Amino acid sequence: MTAPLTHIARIVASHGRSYMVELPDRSRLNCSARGKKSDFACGDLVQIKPLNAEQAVIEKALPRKTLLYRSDQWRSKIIAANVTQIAIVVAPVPSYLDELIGRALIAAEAEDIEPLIVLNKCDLPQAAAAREALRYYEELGYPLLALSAKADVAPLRERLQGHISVLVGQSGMGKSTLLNALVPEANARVNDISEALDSGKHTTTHATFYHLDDQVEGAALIDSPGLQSFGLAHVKEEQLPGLMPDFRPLQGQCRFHNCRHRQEPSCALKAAVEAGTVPASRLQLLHRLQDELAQMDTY
Ligand SMILES: Nc1nc2c(ncn2[C@@H]2O[C@H](COP(=O)(O)OP(=O)(O)OP(=O)(O)O)[C@@H](O)[C@H]2O)c(=O)[nH]1
Ligand SMILES: [Zn+2]
Repeated sequence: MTAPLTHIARIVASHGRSYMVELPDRSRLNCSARGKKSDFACGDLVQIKPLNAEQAVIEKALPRKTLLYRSDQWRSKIIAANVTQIAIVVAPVPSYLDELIGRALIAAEAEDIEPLIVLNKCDLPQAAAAREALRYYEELGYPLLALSAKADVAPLRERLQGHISVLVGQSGMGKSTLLNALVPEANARVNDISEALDSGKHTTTHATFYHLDDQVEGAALIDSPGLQSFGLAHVKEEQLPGLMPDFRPLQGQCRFHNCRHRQEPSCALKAAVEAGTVPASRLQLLHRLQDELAQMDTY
């Protein structure tokens, strides 16, 4: 008896427990996961066993480079696999939440994904002030790209080369405008895929993988409404300062090795804030994330 044929394919769309995969020749198959398991994500490379010309079963995922979780952390739902770049989209109007940039940067550091801060709507007069406010992140070494999605997305397109990227950002920052300019068929494709995978049912999580290599070498994008921001379920509290470049050099310099950087005497992080070298908002972000991670442990 010959062994059943298996293939390696990429998950290019996920809707709940239904998946669409793409073979190296870019032909596509609908897939389900074996049994009750559904711990696969858009972007995963998977081993599949075809059942017929249109359908296959996912046997297992190959090792992942990176993994992003949705933002309601304790459910730990995975959304995107093998992402190599996170483009954090902000705009001067409506005003963005600085905390979301901080969170996204920490998530990127935790997964070893390259972050890129994209300041959109630079055609607006308020852009200069936003740019100034973002200087702190640039000084920490994070790249910033200023553009106007309405005028020209070419500067972002160039930065996608060789990456599987995701765009994250609050509502109103211009993510859809950017995505539609980068992938003109995106709207139509989402509807087609929803029909194929979902037969009209309402689903809460879906994600889609778009090739952009007809425009930029080796570029792809994953889009999902669950990726407005994402969770840090897999990070340990003690790791947090090491994921913040302004606090990283201060690790191990507090008097107590288990310092939580709050009321403890001789805390190096608090001293940096008091000296004005690190903004108080960065320590507040660290405290909030510590609290969230501690709360998750009790679930
Ligand atoms: N002036 C200006 N407006 C822009 C630009 N890009 C997007 N907008 C506008 O900003 C608003 C929000 O853009 P969207 O692309 O819908 O934003 P989004 O981030 O996808 O937001 P949601 O759809 O709510 O998730 C729209 O009115 C866009 O026309 C830009 O470069 N300049
Ligand atoms: Zn401390």
